[in-house]
Amino acid sequence: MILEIDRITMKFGTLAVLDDISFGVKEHSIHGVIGPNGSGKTTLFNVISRIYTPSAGEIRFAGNNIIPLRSHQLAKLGIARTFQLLRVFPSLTVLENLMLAMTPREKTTIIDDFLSTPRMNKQEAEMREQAYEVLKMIGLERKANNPTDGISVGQRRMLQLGLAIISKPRLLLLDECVAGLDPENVEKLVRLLQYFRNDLNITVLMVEHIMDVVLRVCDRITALDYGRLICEGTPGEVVENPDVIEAYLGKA
Ligand SMILES: Nc1ncnc2c1ncn2[C@@H]1O[C@H](COP(=O)(O)OP(=O)(O)OP(=O)(O)O)[C@@H](O)[C@H]1O
Repeated sequence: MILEIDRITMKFGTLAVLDDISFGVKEHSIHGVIGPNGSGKTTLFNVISRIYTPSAGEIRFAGNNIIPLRSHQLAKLGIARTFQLLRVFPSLTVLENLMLAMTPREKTTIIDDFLSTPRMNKQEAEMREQAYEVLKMIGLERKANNPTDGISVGQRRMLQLGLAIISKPRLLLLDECVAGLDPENVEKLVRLLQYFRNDLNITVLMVEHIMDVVLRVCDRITALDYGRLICEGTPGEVVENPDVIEAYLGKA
């Protein structure tokens, strides 16, 4: 298991929004967390991405407890996440934003920057090439030189994924990335997530409201209701689970 959620409880005041949750995410899999409104999905995402500190429990990534870490330290370990709002510089181009999200492999100094030395130029060319590869992958090659504020909702979502994987993470955390997409972009997203898993060996944990996408793309699914884990299994097992059916139908 690359990620182990071990007896996580999160209380706001006396209310346990997550109640003793445990499950594991297998390396090179797509794992979904589902649940009706208010079941605790976003809270769980915020605990894993180290925005909230849980009241009890441990989360281990590759065997190491990440609870003592802060959100910004996760990237160095190889954990990337998406944000509900696209965090970019709107007036910069799509390509420039991708290049900004990369960590330069070699250190350059301010003198290199200022004088545009061969070392600086070589590094920039490599970064540009890498950004183009990601643009191809997310289908935005033709938008490379467009200002980011001019691209469509679906394209922004793809860019969000591109920004998250450009640092080559081992684990990608996705927070409700399907909502608001038209059917064509949903298909693109599904193919992209499969590509991440199959070709880039990225493990994906997706917290998602939209059930049919999760059922199609996930290897395993964890279902929450009122902050409790009610079912863990394959998509086939989850759709047939009486507690899951009750949780969804009861609130329909
Ligand atoms: N900061 C907070 N303080 C108090 N209660 C909170 C806080 N954040 C969330 N909650 C409560 O925790 C419960 C779970 O909320 P959460 O947003 O995690 O659910 P969710 O499954 O993501 O719902 P949705 O699908 O609607 O996004 C809700 O009852 C919510 O009101």
